[in-house]
Amino acid sequence: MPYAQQLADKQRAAEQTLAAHPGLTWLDPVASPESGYRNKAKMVVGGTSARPTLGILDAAQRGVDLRGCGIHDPRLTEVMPALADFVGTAGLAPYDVPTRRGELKLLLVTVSPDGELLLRFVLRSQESLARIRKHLPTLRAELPQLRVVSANLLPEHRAAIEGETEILLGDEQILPMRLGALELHLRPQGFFQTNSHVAERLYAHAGEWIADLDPASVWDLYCGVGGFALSAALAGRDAVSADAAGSSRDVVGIEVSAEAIAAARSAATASGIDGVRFEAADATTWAPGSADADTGAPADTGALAETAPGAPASTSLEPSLTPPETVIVNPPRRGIGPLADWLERTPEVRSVVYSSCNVDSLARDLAAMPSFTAREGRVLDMFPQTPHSEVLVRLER
Ligand SMILES: C[S@@+](CC[C@H](N)C(=O)[O-])C[C@H]1O[C@@H](n2cnc3c(N)ncnc32)[C@H](O)[C@@H]1O
Repeated sequence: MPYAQQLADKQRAAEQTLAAHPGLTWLDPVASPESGYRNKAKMVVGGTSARPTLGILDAAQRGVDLRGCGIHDPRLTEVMPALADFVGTAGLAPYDVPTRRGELKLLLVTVSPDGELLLRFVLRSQESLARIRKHLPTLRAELPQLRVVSANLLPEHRAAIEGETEILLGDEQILPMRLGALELHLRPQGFFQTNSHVAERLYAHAGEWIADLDPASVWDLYCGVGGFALSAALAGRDAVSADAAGSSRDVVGIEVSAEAIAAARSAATASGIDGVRFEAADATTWAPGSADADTGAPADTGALAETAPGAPASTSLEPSLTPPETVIVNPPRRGIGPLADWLERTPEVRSVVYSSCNVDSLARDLAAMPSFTAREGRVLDMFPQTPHSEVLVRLER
C-alpha cells in the first residue's frame, strides 16, 4: 500500500474512533521513514549452529530467516551476518521448539541513533555462557559499535521474548539514545519506543504542550526510561538555561520496571536535569494511593508502605504527593484502566497528555473521563507497514 495512503488511513481511523469528541482539533500526522525505521530487531534463532536462521518460526515451529527485513534500521541488517557467524563460532545450538532442545532462543539487537548497539542473547540456560564470553572479543573487534552485550535467561518452554535474569557481558550497561535535545538511556531490560525518528517527534510535541500548559507539577505515569518526564522537565526552558541544572517544574516519573527506572535516573543525572524524580511502582495503585494520602485517607500502595504510621505521607516523595496539575500517560495497549476513574475524580489534575498505541483503549479511557475535553490530537506513525500508530491527545478539565 502506498505510504501516503497508509498515513491517511491511520488518520481516518483515529478520527473515526474518537468521533465522540467533536472539540478535538487534529494536527497534521507525523510521517516516518517508511522502511528501515525500526531500532530493535527481535530475531528468533532457528536452524542449526552452522546454518542458523534469524527471524521468526513458521507454523511448524521451524526457523524462517528474516534478516533482510525491510523495517529494520539498515545498521541492524548489516550486522546480521556477523551475528549469524558468531552462533556457529561459539557453537550455540539454536533452541528447537518441537524437541525442546538447544540453547539459543533469540538475538535481541537495538541500534542507537548514533549507530551503537545493544546485543542480548536470550538463552535457555547458562550452558553456553562460557563460550559466548570466550568468543566475544572477536565479535567486538569485528563490530566496534557493540556497546552493551548481555545474556538473558529464559529457562521455561514458553512463547516469550525474554526472561527475568540478565547477565551483563562487559562493563557497559547503558546505550545512550540521543533524540534531539534529549539523551535517554537504555539498559538491557527497559522498554524503548521502536522508532527513534518518531519518538523524537513524540517527546518534542508533548514537551511543546507542557510548555504551553506550564504546570508547576507533572506526573509521567508509565514513564519507561523517562522520555516524557525529561521532556516535561525541560519544556519551556531556553537552550541557555537548559544547560543549567534546576527546573521550577516538579516532575515525577512512575514505571513498574526497576531497570527502566534505573535508566531514567541515569539519564537525568547525565543531563544535569534535576527537579525530576523516578520511582518504580505500579502506576494504577501508586497514583490513587498518593492522592488519598493527601486527603488523609489510608494509602494502600507499595510506594507508601514504608511510611511509618502517623508520619507525613510525603516522606518518600516530597513534595509531589499531592496530585499534580498535569498528568502524562503512555500505557501499554490495554490502556490506563482504573487510572481513568482516578483522573476523573481528582480535580487538582487540570490537564492530561495521553500518548496511546491503541486508539480503541484510548477511546474507552476517554469515555470514562467526561470531565475532560479533548482539545488537540495528533497521529504519529510509529509503525509504518502495519495498521498501528501512536495517537497523542491533549485533554483539559
Ligand atoms: C508504551 S510503554 C511507554 C514507556 C515510556 N513512556 C516511553 O515513552 O518509552 C508502557 C510502559 O508502561 C510500563 N507499565 C506497564 N504496566 C504498568 C503499571 N501498572 N504501572 C507502571 N508502569 C507500567 C511498561 O513497563 C512500559 O515501560
